[in-house]
Amino acid sequence: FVAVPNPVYFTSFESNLIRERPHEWPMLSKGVCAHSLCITNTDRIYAARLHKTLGQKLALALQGDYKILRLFSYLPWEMDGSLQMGYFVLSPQGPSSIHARLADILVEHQKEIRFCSYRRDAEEDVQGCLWDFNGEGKEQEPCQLARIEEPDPSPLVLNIMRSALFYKLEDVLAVLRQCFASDPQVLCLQEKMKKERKDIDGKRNFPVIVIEGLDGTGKSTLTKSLQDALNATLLNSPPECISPWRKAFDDEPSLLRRAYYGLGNYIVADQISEAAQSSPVIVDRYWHSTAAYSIGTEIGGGLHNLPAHHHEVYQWPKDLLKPDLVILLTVSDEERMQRMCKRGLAKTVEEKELESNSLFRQKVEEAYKRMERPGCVVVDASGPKKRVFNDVLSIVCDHCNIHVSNT
Ligand SMILES: Nc1ncnc2c1ncn2[C@@H]1O[C@H](COP(=O)(O)OP(=O)(O)OP(=O)(O)O)[C@@H](O)[C@H]1O
Ligand SMILES: Cc1cn([C@H]2C[C@H](O)[C@@H](COP(=O)(O)O)O2)c(=O)[nH]c1=O
Repeated sequence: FVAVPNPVYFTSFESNLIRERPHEWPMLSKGVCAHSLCITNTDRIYAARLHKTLGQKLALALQGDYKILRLFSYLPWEMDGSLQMGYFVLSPQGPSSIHARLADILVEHQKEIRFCSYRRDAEEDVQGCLWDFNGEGKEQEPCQLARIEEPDPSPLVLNIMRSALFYKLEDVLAVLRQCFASDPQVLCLQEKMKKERKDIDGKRNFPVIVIEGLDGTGKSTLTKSLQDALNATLLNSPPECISPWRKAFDDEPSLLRRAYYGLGNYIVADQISEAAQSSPVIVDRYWHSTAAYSIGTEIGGGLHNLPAHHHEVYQWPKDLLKPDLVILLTVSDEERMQRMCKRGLAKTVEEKELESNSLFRQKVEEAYKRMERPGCVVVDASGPKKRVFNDVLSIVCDHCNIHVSNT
């Protein structure tokens, strides 16, 4: 897979529209042809799983010079109901070998994948052809394609709101119910969540402080020191009780991984609610992590593609307990990498991505900074542990009106 480039939007167009010139199709430079595979099955969990499997199959079948990009297809007048996921494959050596390489995949999934080819015609304009797999694969009539501006709302943002981030416990549970209908442990947990949710706006005796940041910024180190200094309860997201499932969810498509982290936040919320009656509470990652990593993953290209400040993607879910203070730790990339190497634990999908993709890192950190109500107080955590601790403790004490001796 190629590092996610800036999105390109195109449509089939009517002949009376002004044609875009060929140089405005950067991915279809001379000699390159392209194909798209779009998943038409409307069951979003089935589609998400097929999308993941298809990606793995394409990566295996198309080793070498091929480039595999993420693709969304939609009807502009009904984007929400029509959004479909897929892949766009660039073949620098022309179309000849790709059909043979993809034959098995296309035959196996012919009822749930729409396959199209793209190439330049004699005038260098771009044409797209839908393929018909009734019997032997055949190209249908070509149509002219044109680049268009990014639509508003962008399908990438719509996809975040619909399938990558959950703004209600009910939505998390709906996904888990459908995926694990026969798993008694998951079902039991869901029932418990529905029945036993604490009052999220209930009065708390002590403050709740969340520590956020990219992997390796020093959250665990700091939260332990804060726990000691404040005589606080320390909680982690995802919580201990669902951590045995983490590996299994990590192997699932992002729709399910996000539902898992979403569930984790609601369980942690209940733990916070209880603990904050008798001590201050420090939380190592919470909603802001779930949201920032999800937004960073789903938005292609550079920082400028992130939804604008104050967009609804950055808002806190109405049914999730809010902390009193959120601290965001930031360190330079070099320092963070050094700390990660020193630590050397098993890595999640997101951690591997963070390591290899600098744009992803920047987008996740920027998304953290854009979160609202509550927003993050940014702390430069590149100094020695003692200094970071003192800086954060002083912010916590000021903000939460706590007095600690011996700092
Ligand atoms: N201020 C600091 N200066 C130098 N090293 C630090 C500092 N803070 C933490 N470290 C070291 O960096 C490594 C990563 O720290 P830590 O595990 O606390 O990060 P983290 O943010 O919790 O990571 P993750 O999110 O991946 O769990 C550890 O080896 C830790 O001892
Ligand atoms: C809680 C949470 C975590 N993640 C991802 C982000 C990190 O790369 C990994 C590791 O987390 P940990 O602090 O080492 O446990 O998990 C995420 O994407 N969404 C979340 O809500």
